[in-house]
Amino acid sequence: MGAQPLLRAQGVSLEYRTRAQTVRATHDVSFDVYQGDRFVLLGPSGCGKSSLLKAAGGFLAPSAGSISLHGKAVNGPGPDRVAVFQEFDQLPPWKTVKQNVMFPLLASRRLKRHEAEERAMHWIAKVGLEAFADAFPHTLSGGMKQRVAIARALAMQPEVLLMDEPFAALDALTRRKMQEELGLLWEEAKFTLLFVTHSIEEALVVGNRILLLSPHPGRVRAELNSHQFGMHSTGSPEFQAAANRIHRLLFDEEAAASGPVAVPNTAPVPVEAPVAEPAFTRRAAGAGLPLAGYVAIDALPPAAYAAIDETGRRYAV
Ligand SMILES: Nc1ncnc2c1ncn2[C@@H]1O[C@H](COP(=O)(O)OP(=O)(O)OP(=O)(O)O)[C@@H](O)[C@H]1O
Repeated sequence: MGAQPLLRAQGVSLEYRTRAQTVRATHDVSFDVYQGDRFVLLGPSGCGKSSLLKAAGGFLAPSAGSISLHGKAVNGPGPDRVAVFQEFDQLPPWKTVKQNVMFPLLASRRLKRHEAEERAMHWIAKVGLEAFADAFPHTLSGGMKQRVAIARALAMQPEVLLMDEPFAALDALTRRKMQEELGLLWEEAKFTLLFVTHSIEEALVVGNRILLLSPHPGRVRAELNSHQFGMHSTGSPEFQAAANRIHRLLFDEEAAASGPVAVPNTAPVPVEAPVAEPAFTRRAAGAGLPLAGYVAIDALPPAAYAAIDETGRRYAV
């Protein structure tokens, strides 16, 4: 018998309802994330990648379909799903690096203070910031702040680490370095990652499996294995060929018109292999649910320190 998926999205449609209109973000999206996967959601701006991540985090309820973790429906946020965002302001500025990393461990009552401190220092060292444990976020570079956010997330030992374009606001060199470091951390800790990007190259470098989404509203275009690629392969002809193929699948009108295509989830399939039979069926859209006006940013118990409203504006609480 094959392994059971850790996180499963089945026919997920997501909508935002305002008084004036209903915006459909995704339509009938299905995917399975297995333990230890580095699963990437890739697609053009506005195709609903962040919305899918929010739904996996339990911050946005599907209007149709379902998301489950270990076979149980995701009904809200929880410390088993921790998120890292693109924005550098995700760290409370009044807390030091160490206090930032300790905070969710204490807030979720997972560990006693001295255990939390030990755990925090372990992950701070893993991301190379030992010397900055007592520094405040405003004294750190963008890359360093993202490292703190990653240490804070991994210290929670989540079932799934959710990352929403975590390196998109960094300069190109730092971005590459961070992609490499994330790969090294994964080699060590083998966490399960759900990663959002609109960069084809980043998807190939970071992911072992990639779900391609069509433009707004996002539908599944294809699913590809990309485990054979990494930092080492970025200049290779195979990497370039895979990137070109993904580009065609995402943006070629003719390919898009032929409907969703997929390869089986479990068997490793070379990126250049022919695509197997369609595995995603369209379903009639269900009734929409209103967007919660106010959602916690972090996968922590309610009243965590940051929140976001429908317009994407963030608040400290
Ligand atoms: N809070 C919201 N209220 C209303 N519509 C929203 C809201 N958030 C997102 N949308 C809409 O849902 C669609 C999907 O947005 P989403 O941010 O999930 O896409 P994305 O693929 O992550 O885009 P990007 O790569 O630009 O971040 C877009 O049309 C967007 O305008």
